[in-house]
Amino acid sequence: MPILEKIDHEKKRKVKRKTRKNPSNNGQKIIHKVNWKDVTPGDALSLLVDSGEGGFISLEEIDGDTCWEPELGVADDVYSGDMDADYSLEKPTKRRKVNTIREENGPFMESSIGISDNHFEVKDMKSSGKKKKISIRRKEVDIEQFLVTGSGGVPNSAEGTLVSGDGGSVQQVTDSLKLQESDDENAVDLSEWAELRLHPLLEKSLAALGFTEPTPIQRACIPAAAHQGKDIIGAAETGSGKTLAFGIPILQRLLSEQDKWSQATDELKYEGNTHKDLVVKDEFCHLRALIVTPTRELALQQICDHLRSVAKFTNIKVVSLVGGMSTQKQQRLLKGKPPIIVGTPGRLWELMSSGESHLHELQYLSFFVLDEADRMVEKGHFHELQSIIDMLPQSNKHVPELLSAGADDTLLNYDNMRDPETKYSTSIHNELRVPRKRRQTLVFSATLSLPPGFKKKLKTGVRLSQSVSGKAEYSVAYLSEKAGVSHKAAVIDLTSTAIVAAKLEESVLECREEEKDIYLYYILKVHGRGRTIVFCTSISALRRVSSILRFLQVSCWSLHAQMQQRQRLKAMDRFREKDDCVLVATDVAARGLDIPDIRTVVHYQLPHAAEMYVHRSGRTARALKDGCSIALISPSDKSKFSVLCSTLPKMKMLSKFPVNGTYLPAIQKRVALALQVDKASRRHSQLKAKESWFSLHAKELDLDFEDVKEENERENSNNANLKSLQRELHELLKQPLEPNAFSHRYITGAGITPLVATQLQDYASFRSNSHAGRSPMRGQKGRFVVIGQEQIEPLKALQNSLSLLKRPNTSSKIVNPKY
Ligand SMILES: Nc1ncnc2c1ncn2[C@@H]1O[C@H](COP(=O)(O)OP(=O)(O)OP(=O)(O)O)[C@@H](O)[C@H]1O
Repeated sequence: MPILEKIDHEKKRKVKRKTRKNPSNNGQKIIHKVNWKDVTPGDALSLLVDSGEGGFISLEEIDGDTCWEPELGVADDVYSGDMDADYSLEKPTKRRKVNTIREENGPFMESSIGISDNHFEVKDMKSSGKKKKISIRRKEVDIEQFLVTGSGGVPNSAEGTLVSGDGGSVQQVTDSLKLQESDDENAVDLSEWAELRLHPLLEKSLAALGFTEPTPIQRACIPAAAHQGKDIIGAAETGSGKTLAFGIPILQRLLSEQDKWSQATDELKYEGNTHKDLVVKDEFCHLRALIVTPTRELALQQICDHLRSVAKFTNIKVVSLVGGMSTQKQQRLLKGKPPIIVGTPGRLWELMSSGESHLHELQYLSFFVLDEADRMVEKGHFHELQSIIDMLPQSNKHVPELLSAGADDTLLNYDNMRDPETKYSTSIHNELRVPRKRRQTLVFSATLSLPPGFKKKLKTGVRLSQSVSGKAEYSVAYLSEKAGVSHKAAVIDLTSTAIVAAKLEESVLECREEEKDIYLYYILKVHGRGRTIVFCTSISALRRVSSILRFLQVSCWSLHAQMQQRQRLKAMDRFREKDDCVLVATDVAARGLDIPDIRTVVHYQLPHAAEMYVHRSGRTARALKDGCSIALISPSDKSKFSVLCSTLPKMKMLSKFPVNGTYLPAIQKRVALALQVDKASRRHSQLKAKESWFSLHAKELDLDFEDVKEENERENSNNANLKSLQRELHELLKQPLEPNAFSHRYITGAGITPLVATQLQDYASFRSNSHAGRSPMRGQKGRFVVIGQEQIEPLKALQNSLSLLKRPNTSSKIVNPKY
């Protein structure tokens, strides 16, 4: 928290004047938002330097020049900037100038394009060598092509070259060149992907996404699924990249088939070439991959978006079919015959059973994917999923040995298919010598347990016994069997005993039930940096929590199953847009929700099942990043907690989230007031509803005028009470959140950053020098500046407290033995 001291008003004015000179300098924003206090720091301060005990900031003099303001967002009374990125006292490095070509130069300013571009490149070549040379050549080619197209070609993103077009302007070309410059600057080394032998268009999109290497599950699944044609039963921790572990093999297979078809038809050289068109159309206008996933958010925002971003340089369309969205629109999309469909079982089955022809051409299906398979057997999904599976052509399930070999050249026996069109297609296949592979089934989950002898059972066709298939832990095995997974399937289980991501720090915070709001606000206000998801089990709790947070001016959004799909998507989009924002959600958001940089997950209410705890926590620490989860545990959570402990023994050993008690009185005051406002506001809504009912029906029902008047008076007094409470809360929130025992001697206990440590060191040495009569600052314009202690995010607070505990002579326990 910012603790700022001793600044006289004249100096403050100086700062104001200086900062005003530089409009890009936002220092004044911070300086004037802060409540300055006169405190004289004591010499004891020097003891704190590097002690790791906490933060203490002193400010002696502010100088406009040294106080260059990093771009911090000031949220109310706390700093919300990113320390690592923004607290540097260096001025920002100037952005390199990129030569631009003004529109008025006209579309044929050849030399300006060449000169400006080359000039830029030559400069760059000196600094970064070979890679840049390659990029120069590429640019020169592009520019030449631009000149050839003449009329203002625009870059074709699919090919990475310029094609003619009539709407393109020089500005567009310039923009594209600028884009390339930035691409080149971040040239991505894809050598780690080389062994996976991916199609160049996929490599291109991986480079654009900045994915330098496959994740372990991708490394294991892609060769087996994409090159050996195997079925996969795959499991890996949350956020480990499972979507692309099945997405890349699908795209790879479709792209390489497209290439083979193209090559084969070219070789045949039919006269008039109509045959080629027919075949290619026939082959690529069918449903080739059907991906089924349990939730709408997963289908829309994780899988569909993800596949589209990897397929962006190809012509392969990906369409999502989920409930809550317009059926008519989805039917229109199906008319475009997308080869890849991602859907939830309910809407998929609704469209299938309504006779959508594209969804009936399942004989062309090359991939059937079940994502988050363990959840599919839950109530509400299974019936439809079963019906979808029943629609799949049977031929795949008992393919003769030869055909199920899974090798690249495996041909599917089409004779047992009734569709004459398919036979026609098969004959073309033979004619063109393009082998058609069997359908592959890919089943993915974050958790996996297979019953003993499962693979043997698949081979012999012996069904899982009812006692086994009914068990929740064997749901993936059960579904795999139902979906017709081959006995040659590769079972890739990368789940560790921890199941959650390695870089996830889990913790618990014990409190009473009625204190949960206080601790939640503590986490969000004292630490909360970056995106946070707060999980509630019930919608009523979610509503209460979000309402209180809003009254406390915490930027937050809600997500639960009773919201309309449109609202759900809007909430997610808003949540994504802001770096420092809270999503209060029920378990609809627990699975598969992939929002970048969620820093913290708070379990406000514990989930009923361990699996859900794992998925909730897995919303952070994704894609090899780190993150923190905090479970608020009250005595009433005892039974749920013991369920979690029985499945996840590590729960008993989780670290305690550190709480700095000095903030609690101030936090408590705010939360108590917010609760009162919330209560009064609910009452207000109730009275309002009642009042309008009264005034509507008073005459009709012959109600006493006095009753109506009384009701109005009650409403008015409640309204006045609500307004006064709101004012009071508003005033309170304007104050900085200070620790109870705030004085120059106190430390926050939340840890200090390297910058603050250095500044404290400077300060200590300054003081000791000036005591010795040698002021090092004499004659200097500004001495030194400390803005305040950074708000540190929960993960760092937790890590700091753990590192303190690791020190010798520390007696605090990490374990959580209470429950
Ligand atoms: N090779 C890669 N390199 C870097 N990031 C990647 C890579 N592959 C995927 N990602 C990113 O990792 C994040 C998590 O991926 P994904 O959603 O596929 O995980 P998941 O295992 O399906 O998670 P969950 O089980 O929670 O659904 C995504 O944001 C994705 O963009």
